Amino acid sequence: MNMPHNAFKAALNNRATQYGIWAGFATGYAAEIVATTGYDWMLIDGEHAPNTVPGVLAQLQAVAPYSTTPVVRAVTGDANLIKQLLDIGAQTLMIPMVETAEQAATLVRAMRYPPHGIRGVGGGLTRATRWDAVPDYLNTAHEQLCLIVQVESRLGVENVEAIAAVEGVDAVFIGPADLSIGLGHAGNPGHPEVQERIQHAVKATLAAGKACGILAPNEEDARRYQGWGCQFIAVAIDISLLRQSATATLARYRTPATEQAPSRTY
Ligand SMILES: O=C(O)C(=O)C[C@H](O)[C@@H](O)CO
Repeated sequence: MNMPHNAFKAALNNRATQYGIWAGFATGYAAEIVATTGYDWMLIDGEHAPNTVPGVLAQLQAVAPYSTTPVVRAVTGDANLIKQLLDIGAQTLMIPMVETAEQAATLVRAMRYPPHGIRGVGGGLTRATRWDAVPDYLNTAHEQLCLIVQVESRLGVENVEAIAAVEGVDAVFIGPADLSIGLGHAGNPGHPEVQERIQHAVKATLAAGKACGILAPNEEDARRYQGWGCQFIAVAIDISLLRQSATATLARYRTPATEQAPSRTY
């Protein structure tokens, strides 16, 4: 069989905007529901959702029949975890809190086989190779693998030109929540200083010829970031959608006086 095509990576290269959704329920069943809704990509969050490697595998299998491309966020950039995630068939990885070009280059090496990197060979044991059904996986895997590094700290933004320029980094994803708290503006990604740093990171990433993405569940934010050049934007978080919808539904039956304000989206 052919190597599975990474439609997300191909779309980034085509410079078309990709709308994504954060998937935080950590089950294949919920991930499959999300995948039926038509987003271009979905983020299976191994950083802040209670995901294990077998749990991520179940979600990859659940969403495989759909056009929504899974992006897996690892909890760290540990090379052994990256190896496991690639072996279960994740093709696009997002790694949080990348702050230097050296860190980014180490991640690239973790994604590649020798002599270009340090990835170990799982061969016929792995879903990545479809248990050896994909011919020449070792020499061609890199063509369909996609590395997204998250820039979400003061230092990361200071180094973003160098990070984005690393060969093998396909895209930079800005984390507004971590960036804003790191800059001393907890819970306020709209603060002018945070916005200036975000715009700087977007410009630097695009200048390096790489794609830039961001999380923006608020529509006004999403459209502004799109205008700045972000090509992949997570415009929704499944957990927030459920909670907002459940809260609003109940509110229609309660007296207004007993209502609480809707929760923040992130
Ligand atoms: O800093 C950010 O913003 C992110 O990295 C995304 C958050 O981790 C996300 O989980 C908030 O809901």
